[in-house]
Amino acid sequence: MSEAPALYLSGSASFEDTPVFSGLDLKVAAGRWTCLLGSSGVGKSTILKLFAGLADQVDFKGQLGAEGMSLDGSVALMAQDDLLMPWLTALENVLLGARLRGDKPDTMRALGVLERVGLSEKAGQKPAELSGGQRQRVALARTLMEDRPIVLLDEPFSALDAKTRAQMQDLACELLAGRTVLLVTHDPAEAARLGHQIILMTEESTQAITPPQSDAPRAATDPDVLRAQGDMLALLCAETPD
Ligand SMILES: Nc1ncnc2c1ncn2[C@@H]1O[C@H](COP(=O)(O)OP(=O)(O)OP(=O)(O)O)[C@@H](O)[C@H]1O
Repeated sequence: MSEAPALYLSGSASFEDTPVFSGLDLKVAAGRWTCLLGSSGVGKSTILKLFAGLADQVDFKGQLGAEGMSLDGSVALMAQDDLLMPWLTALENVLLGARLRGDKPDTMRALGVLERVGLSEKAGQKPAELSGGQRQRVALARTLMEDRPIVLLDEPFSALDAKTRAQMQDLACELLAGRTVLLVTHDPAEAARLGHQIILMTEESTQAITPPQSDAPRAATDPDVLRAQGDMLALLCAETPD
């Protein structure tokens, strides 16, 4: 894997004539986990799509890129919708990237990743035969299969039960160590466990939240994690009053 780069995005985006964000200035640290929080509709998924080159309908004015590296071929995106192919098995979905690129599929590695996400026994099942959380784990496995320096995760653990969520957070943290990860989440506890950099996005600006200083993934009961989680929740509630 090439060395993971810092990312930058500054400018404004709109859908046709409807503004999504303007005057945004976002910097994502190299080789670290950056967690992006903010109320619904503020433009978080749009930012990930812009970095992934999948925002054809977005009118973006500004600058975005990776320091010293082209974004082309450097990015793996796990979208909010799991985007699994319904006619393929879990294993075939995990191997989809290789298949689309015309590469030789590494079935043993894919089976290993499926085992790590706890789905060995579901490798031959189609998405319709899986629960929402299991589908999300297949999508995570597919993202982990792509050996990219930049990994964009859009609410990857949202459909998981609490125990599986903690396990998948730990696994992603281990397997994506050293990559530049931009994680969109609505969960302050998740950001406090995983983030080296935490950014709260509002319609007007971005605000950096001081993350706990210990190594990630952090224990959910760590007092610094609980403090950071509380600070974020207070800011998010202040941002979106009833
Ligand atoms: N294809 C589209 N066409 C028109 N408007 C869109 C389209 N996709 C998103 N939008 C609008 O752009 C804005 C930002 O959407 P985006 O999905 O980036 O927000 P978000 O912060 O990720 O929201 P959430 O937390 O609910 O996922 C929203 O107002 C949304 O309605």
